[in-house]
Amino acid sequence: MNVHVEARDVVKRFGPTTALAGAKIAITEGETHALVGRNGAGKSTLVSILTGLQRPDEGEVLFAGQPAPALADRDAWRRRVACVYQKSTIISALTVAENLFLNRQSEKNVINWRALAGRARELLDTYEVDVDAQALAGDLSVEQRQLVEIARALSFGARFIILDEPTARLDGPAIERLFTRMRSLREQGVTMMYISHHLDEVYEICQSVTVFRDARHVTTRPVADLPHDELVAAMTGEATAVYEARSRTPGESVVLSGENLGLAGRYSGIDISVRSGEVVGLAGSASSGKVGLAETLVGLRRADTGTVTVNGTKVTPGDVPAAMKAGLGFVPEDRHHEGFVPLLSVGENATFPIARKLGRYGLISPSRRRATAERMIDSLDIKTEGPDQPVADLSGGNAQKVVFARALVDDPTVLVVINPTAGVDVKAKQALLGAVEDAVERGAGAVLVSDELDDLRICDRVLVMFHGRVVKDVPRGWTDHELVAVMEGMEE
Ligand SMILES: Nc1ncnc2c1ncn2[C@@H]1O[C@H](COP(=O)(O)OP(=O)(O)OP(=O)(O)O)[C@@H](O)[C@H]1O
Repeated sequence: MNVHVEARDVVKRFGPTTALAGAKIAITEGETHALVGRNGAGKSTLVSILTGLQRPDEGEVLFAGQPAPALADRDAWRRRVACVYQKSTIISALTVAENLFLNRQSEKNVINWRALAGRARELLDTYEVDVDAQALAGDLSVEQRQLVEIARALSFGARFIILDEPTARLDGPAIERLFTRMRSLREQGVTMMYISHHLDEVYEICQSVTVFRDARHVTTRPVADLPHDELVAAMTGEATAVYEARSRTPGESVVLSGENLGLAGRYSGIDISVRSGEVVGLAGSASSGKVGLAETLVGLRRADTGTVTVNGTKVTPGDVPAAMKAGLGFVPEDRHHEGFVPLLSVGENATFPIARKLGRYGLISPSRRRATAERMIDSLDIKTEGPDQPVADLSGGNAQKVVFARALVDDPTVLVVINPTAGVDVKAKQALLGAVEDAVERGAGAVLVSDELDDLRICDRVLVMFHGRVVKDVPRGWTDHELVAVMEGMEE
């Protein structure tokens, strides 16, 4: 069988960090090939090299046995490869049609908008994408944006598509639809590289898998020949046991409550109360309102009705600092906007909430700040050169751990975490879930919003939301099937 895409002996350095140290991958024509590895293993760096965004320091990239085009020849790259990133590259302020033909309008100098809309509709029809060509891209769902990106890639003639954590922001039914589409692309001969921290997805959709560890290639195998525990061992370099959720008895005092909360178009009539020593899960599909509710509890959104009480203090609606002052720590869904300041260091980001506590008169002692940051780096296993490195230089999963560190650093009495394990590797996931359980054992109360059933297993009870209402309060001991049925509105 022909090798469609190959990277050989690739070395890529960023200052003192070696992101790829002689790494390689060979992807057979027409297969869906997974690339997996721990956070910081070098996956995104390889993607940037395979898409011509960065030049390797050493090594080469080949498409169908031919050397890759020059970096400046963007059109040649677009004809060979496209990448659907977790964070969309679609421009929100433009229409779908404009996004599809961005950079191509110059074909005849003058832009004929009517013709462009017609061609966009044709293109969307060809690739069976049910989206209005005239719609503003900003109004599309995450799923629709991905479909537009895939159609755009194929329309350039690319027969190789990289999907970089495409399911990170999709709910269960949307993931199934994406997989159906991937299967049909494969039947049409499209070659795909699939990056995910969800190993069950790798087994479901891929034929082969390549594992990177510490910037190097470890193994490439057909997925059918590689048992799950061996795959995890290849990624981590050691045998890793499955995470066991701990049992505990929640206390009596209520540390977080929301009464009669309502927000037009998102949720209504919500009463929620979380006790000290208790983890309450929030589950539901993308339209359930669970994220909006959690964002209201932390003050990122202002509800139309109702009140939020943190640790006995009725907090001003929509006021994050007030909620934090009352003892709240949180991990937001959109870590890029609300989670960290990219140009500040790991240490500054991680210790931000305690800045006011670390020194007298609001002055921060650099050595204490550093020591706290180093402790966080160590306990959450953050791969970084040290507390002074800007978060912008970290891999996606390691940046997520910094956001998590910030939520925990102040010993909060209330923790609200939204999809805290999104983008983190299988071993780091365990460290993060363990950190939530540790905080709860110290007496905190936690709200855990997650699309991951495995995360929700640490909850003492799970509130399932459907169309903006809590439809069921499910105690520990549920099966996947039971919880999914309630989430999809099939059972109350
Ligand atoms: N622009 C950069 N400057 C400095 N270091 C960088 C830069 N880009 C990546 N790195 C470093 O290179 C290493 C590999 O990062 P990369 O993003 O490729 O990892 P990854 O496998 O994609 O991780 P994740 O699963 O967390 O997304 C990391 O140690 C990262 O900090």
